[in-house]
Amino acid sequence: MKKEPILKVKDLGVSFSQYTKGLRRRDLKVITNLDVELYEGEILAVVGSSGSGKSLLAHAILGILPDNSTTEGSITYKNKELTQKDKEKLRGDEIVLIPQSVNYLDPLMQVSKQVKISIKDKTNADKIQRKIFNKYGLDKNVDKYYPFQLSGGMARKVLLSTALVSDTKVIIADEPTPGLDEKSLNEALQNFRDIADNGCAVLMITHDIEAALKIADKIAIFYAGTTLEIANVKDFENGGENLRHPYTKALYKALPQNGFKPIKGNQPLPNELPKGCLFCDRCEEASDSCKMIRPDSKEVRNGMVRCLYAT
Ligand SMILES: Nc1ncnc2c1ncn2[C@@H]1O[C@H](COP(=O)(O)OP(=O)(O)OP(=O)(O)O)[C@@H](O)[C@H]1O
Ligand code: NI
Repeated sequence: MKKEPILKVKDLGVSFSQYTKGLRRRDLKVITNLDVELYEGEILAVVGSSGSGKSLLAHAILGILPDNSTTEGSITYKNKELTQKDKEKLRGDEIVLIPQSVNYLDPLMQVSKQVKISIKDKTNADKIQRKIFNKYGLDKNVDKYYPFQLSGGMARKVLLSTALVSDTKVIIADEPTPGLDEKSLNEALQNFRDIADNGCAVLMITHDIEAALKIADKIAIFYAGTTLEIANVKDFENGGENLRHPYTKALYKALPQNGFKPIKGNQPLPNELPKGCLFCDRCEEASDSCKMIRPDSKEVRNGMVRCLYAT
């Protein structure tokens, strides 16, 4: 029997209504037909360049998009389509966000307290909080610090600690590792792996494909607000010959160990999307059809891809 996803995002669309000149309003669609699935015990890494829609996906799942946005599609958790109310109930409890910005810390609360709020086992909360701080090299003095007293790296570690001590079903980590030294980075990655191995589903958003390849099970490749491919980590072995989309293959070749070959051109802006495939103007294999037809997602070799020619 096929395993059921714990969380499923299907055909997600996100638009913002904006005022342009004077009082004229326009809708800017920034996410289109975006699909991802999370499974218990698995880490899905979401990679994609700046502006590809990674954070908005996280915010849509948690129900924290701004008021001037509208969404389409569905987000299903444990086989139930979530309403805004459901999302608010699950947030911070069964679904936890590690935000991209450290400004999400409460400026008026000592950091050890902020971590302890997330610990269900209240009798051992002090011990558990100290243990995780120790792991990240935050000494006892730090317990009493307020967020303004932390360096960027320390604030990251506090945010990570908050999520990692919680007894949650789904962790959504939005760029959890920038600014961390090598040792803390590896600790953090290992923690995500341990948490997943204990049955939690983890969605890890990152610019760092190499970090993703170290610990993830699957990689979702975002581009201009949609998912171009969902690959298994092992598809990145053997010269990447099992990868399905020309963009993923190009990303693979851009990795340092594979020759650093850059991809020419830029990701299109939301208001300048091509009619056909979103990657067509940078794709070396694009045909006339690619310029006309936006490819639907299809299942190929146990993964997902949007390309007319993927086999
Ligand atoms: N409140 C908003 N109003 C209008 N457009 C927005 C808003 N928030 C995000 N966008 C646009 O939506 C797109 C996706 O943004 P998002 O923050 O999800 O990107 P990202 O992949 O997380 O990028 P980064 O790697 O820089 O964090 C971008 O083009 C961004 O400019
Ligand atoms: Ni982001």
